[in-house]
Amino acid sequence: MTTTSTPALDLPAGVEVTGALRPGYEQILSRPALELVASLHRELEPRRQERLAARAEVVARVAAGEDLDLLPETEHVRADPTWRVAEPAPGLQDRRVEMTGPTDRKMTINAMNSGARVWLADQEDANTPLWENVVEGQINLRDAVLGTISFTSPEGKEYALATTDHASLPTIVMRPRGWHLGEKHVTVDGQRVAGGLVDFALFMCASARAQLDAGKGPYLYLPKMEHHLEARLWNDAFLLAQEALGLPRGTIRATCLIETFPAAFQMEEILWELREHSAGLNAGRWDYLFSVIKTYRTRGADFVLPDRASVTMTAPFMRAYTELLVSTCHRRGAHAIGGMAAFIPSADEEVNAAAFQKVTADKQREAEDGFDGSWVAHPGMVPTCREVFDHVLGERPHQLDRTREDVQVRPADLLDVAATPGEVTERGLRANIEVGIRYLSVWLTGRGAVGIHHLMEDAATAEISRSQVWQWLHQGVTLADTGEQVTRELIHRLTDEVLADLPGGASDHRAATDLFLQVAVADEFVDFLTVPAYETMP
Ligand SMILES: CC(=O)SCCNC(=O)CCNC(=O)[C@H](O)C(C)(C)COP(=O)(O)OP(=O)(O)OC[C@H]1O[C@@H](n2cnc3c(N)ncnc32)[C@H](O)[C@@H]1OP(=O)(O)O
Ligand SMILES: O=CC(=O)O
Ligand SMILES: [Mg+2]
Repeated sequence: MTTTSTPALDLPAGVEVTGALRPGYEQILSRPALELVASLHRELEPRRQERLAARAEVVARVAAGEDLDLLPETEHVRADPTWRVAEPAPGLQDRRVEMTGPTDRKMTINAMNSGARVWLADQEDANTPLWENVVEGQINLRDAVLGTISFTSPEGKEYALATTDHASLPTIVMRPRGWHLGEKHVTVDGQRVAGGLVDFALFMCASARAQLDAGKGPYLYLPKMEHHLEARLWNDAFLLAQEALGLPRGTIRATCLIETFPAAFQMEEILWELREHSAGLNAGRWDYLFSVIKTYRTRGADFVLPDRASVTMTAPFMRAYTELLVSTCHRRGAHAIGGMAAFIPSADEEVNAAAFQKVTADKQREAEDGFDGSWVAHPGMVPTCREVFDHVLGERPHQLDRTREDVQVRPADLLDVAATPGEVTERGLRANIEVGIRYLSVWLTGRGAVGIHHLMEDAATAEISRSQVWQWLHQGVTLADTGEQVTRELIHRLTDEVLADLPGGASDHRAATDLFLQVAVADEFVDFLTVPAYETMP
């Protein structure tokens, strides 16, 4: 019989780790990693708190009638045509297909074998930040880079890397948690540490050297930023980590998601702040929609979006956002990466054909607009995305030379939400309730992404669902198909009906339903669904 003992950690002064420890955790929660966590926290936490408070001020100004706009104080950054971001780093030149997904052991191996050029290894939208996911995700990334990763499923299926030749494996780009999330199992001087800084420090200490030895580097996707000074905070984290680990400046590279409404007005500034570490921008469409709703939630009918299913990338305000992103990136020598078409393959051939058609059309539009690559949520979608980008790029690794001088997007175009076609219907309300509850049920078990009705659902898409319900309720929207007004009573009635149709019924979804209703019908808007959800977890 083998015995396993709880490992001991070598803790620096002021650092506490309260999460359960399993064998192997001590290699990730190493002394240098925890020292880096402590330095990052002590150096950056006051500014993180300032930035979080500043987000609320923006929402308050919008509620008072002020619109988002370009910042006058950074006019000099936008007006200077001469600056460029760093040259693309090794492993990040050709990004025509990027797979995204959670970092559990099986999916890590599947992602590495998917044929994508890049794998976004996700600690954000596709992950529940359960302590085990946080630490074991980093073990899996390290083992993937070292080529030692393997897994046997409960059914006995064996998983291993198809090759250890890193040139033909996807480049790993880790997405840490956004600035809003804390990590309750790690404290420094008695304070909870930012979850993103924990993810970053653990990744840097466990995997950066191995990534460099593999001919690539420590690369990140940065989520959910709302201001260019949040990008400066990350840049300062990079400088500190590079210094601490003896890595040359510019070794770390980061692609920033432009996935909040305020950030769309600061694309140039975000590139500028990270310019020596930048690997471009990504159009994170789902969180973007969530942020549009969130930021303008009280501003009346002009900012009420129709049913989630009818808001597509061809809506004028979404076109403005993606066109601006490509032109901004290419003017500064940065990659522009497209977003997630949420369709995932299904066993139903008819559904499948429609899904592949929609994904193809979405990727075609992006490639023709000038994007250098795009995201897929499922290995089965990799060939579709690759074929579309192969057609446009051919042998070229990217299309940075397409500077899109024709694009003229004004702030008013980004704000033109009212021109979105579609209606708010009872079907849409019911769908939002179902997705919100079903997603949260899965999230609470430790899985941050799930397929529902042939669509990938993750934290970003669930945020849209619950914030639409909140906005429709608080704006007293009348449903186009039934003529009923959205009220708390109606939401409760539809919730009961939805639960009655779900396998397991209300009793299997009680915690998720409570959470969903807490964020969907509360008087005050809760900034992030995952914050109260995280507090319910061990
Ligand atoms: C808004 C945004 O931020 S988008 C980015 C964040 N969201 C994501 O990354 C979601 C990524 N996608 C996923 O997690 C998954 O595709 C899901 C949860 C939606 C569906 O997963 P499943 O229910 O396992 O789908 P399905 O049964 O079709 O999977 C078939 C196989 O592909 C694998 N697979 C599916 N998606 C992925 C993925 N993204 N990464 C790695 N492997 C995957 C499954 O593990 C499964 O492997 P197996 O045959 O060895 O068991
Ligand atoms: O992270 C991506 C998004 O669409 O949200
Ligand atoms: Mg997102």
